Amino acid sequence: MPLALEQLWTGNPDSCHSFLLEIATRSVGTYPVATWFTIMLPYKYCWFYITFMVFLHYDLVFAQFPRQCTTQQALLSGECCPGLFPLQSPDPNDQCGSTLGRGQCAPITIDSHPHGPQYQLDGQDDREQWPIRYFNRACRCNGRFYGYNCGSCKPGWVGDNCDQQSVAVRRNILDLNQEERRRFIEAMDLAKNTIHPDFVVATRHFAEIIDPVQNTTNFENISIYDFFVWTHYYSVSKTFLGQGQGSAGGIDFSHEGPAFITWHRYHLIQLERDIQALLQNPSFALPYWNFAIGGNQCDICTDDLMGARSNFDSTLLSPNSVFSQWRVVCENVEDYESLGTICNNTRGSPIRRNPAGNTARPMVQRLPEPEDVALCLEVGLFDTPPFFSNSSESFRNTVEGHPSGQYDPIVRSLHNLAHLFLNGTGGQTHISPNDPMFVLLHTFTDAVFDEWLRRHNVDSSQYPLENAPIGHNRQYNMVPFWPPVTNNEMFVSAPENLGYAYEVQWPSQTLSITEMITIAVVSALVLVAIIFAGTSCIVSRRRRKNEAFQPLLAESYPRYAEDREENTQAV
Ligand SMILES: O=C(O)c1cc2cc(O)c(O)cc2[nH]1
Ligand SMILES: [Cu+2]
Repeated sequence: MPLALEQLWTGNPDSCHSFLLEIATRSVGTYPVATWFTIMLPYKYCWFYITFMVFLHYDLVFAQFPRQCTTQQALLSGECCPGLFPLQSPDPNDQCGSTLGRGQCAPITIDSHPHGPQYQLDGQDDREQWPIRYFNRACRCNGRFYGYNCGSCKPGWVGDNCDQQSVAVRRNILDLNQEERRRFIEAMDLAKNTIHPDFVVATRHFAEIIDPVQNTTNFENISIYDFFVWTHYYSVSKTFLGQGQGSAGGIDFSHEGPAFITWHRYHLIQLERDIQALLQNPSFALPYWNFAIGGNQCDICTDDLMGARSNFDSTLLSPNSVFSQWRVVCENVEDYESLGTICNNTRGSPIRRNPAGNTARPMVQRLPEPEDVALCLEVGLFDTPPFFSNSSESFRNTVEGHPSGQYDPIVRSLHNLAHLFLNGTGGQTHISPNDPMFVLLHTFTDAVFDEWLRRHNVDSSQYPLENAPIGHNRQYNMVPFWPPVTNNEMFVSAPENLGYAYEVQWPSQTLSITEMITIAVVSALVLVAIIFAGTSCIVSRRRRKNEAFQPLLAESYPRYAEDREENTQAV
């Protein structure tokens, strides 16, 4: 249990040392010696050391959590178990809807399997073993109840008792009529400009997260859509090594590994559910963009959809599109990586988009082809060692954007190629979701995964249990989602388990070699049988015909033979 930080603020000398003890045990491999040494110092030096340590590096970056869990009380206790009082429960002490039988506060389980060799800084990044560095107790909901306080329903279920099924249908955005297009764009713009009702984001490092002077905590409200952008940024951000030491890569909780599929799946579900709640419409569904159309034209970059190209600046959106008024968050990546600051709700530049405009890189001036999807759907294994961007014969690596077979670091296809084709905000990993095209690009990528699941009928054993890059193991709680949700929970068929389905026509399934051989053999056998049957039919008919004039009759009836002879001569 993370030590209660409250004791520090009460100035209790023992607590400062035990706090450092807590840090020492948590900071495996970071500052154990220095921390242990300082524990021996008189209390009055303790604060200096904590500040010094945090200033030095200790990456205690807070993430995003339910508003009720960002009070001093919650932060101090390590427990995030909000209740349903007063809206859904009459009991002010309710936790997780326990008074209504919806759930209970319980310890969080974390993945303990080894991760791959890509990340070598164990102990330095607080996203490790997510979310145990911040909270080790959260709501565990019963049955079909769901959410950070068990106040909502599992995806696919609605109603006060979560006993009514609801499946949202994700359609090709080009199939939406004008009114449906208008409503979708209006919903996205409303999400961009409505404060998230439940979640806030941290704006300071650990040492300053509680402002003792103002007696407040440093978290900020953020809009529903900007929260969607922020979670993607947080999952790809590098490990801050401390002032003057910059940041280290080799860590990405949502790309270049099996979690690419499951992480982005939950990312979309979270946005779709947030907009369903915003509109009070459980059947609202995110549409998709089939980007596997080849050529160099963005067929949905029109003003009645995702925005045409501006006539004034070919890298900006037309002023006729509402998306031209959107402003980007999380774009100060140099600051984040050098100063150790973190993205907040501050908005900056307009969306930049210049489809097929990257003349320096001809390969990304064309969209993926339909057969790229057809071939991708035929790859037999979900992922293959080393479960990274150089995995071959891996469905996940193929759909993510590295063609199956021999890895070539400069070749891009499918999802990655679609990002780079946008050639602007949508092609930079830390800010790409700022361009709403990101949503449609990823719903299509998710649709391909759902079709692959259906065709290959796999179970979770195909998802790697260990040795995937950090954050990508089967049982890992995906960073930074809350309530904790594992990759494994997203490795299921969407219509039956997650409350949405795709309306899509897939390229006809090309037959496998064995299937073709089988069909050829069977058809040859059928042909032989037909010929044989035909021949024997002809033969037997001839035989019957001949038998009708056989000597047998003549023998038994000699008169008959004479008549026949006479008749023949007469003709
Ligand atoms: O260069 C790539 O392959 C590339 C860029 C990019 C941006 C993005 O937001 C992604 O999610 C993936 C990606 N890949
Ligand atoms: Cu992406």
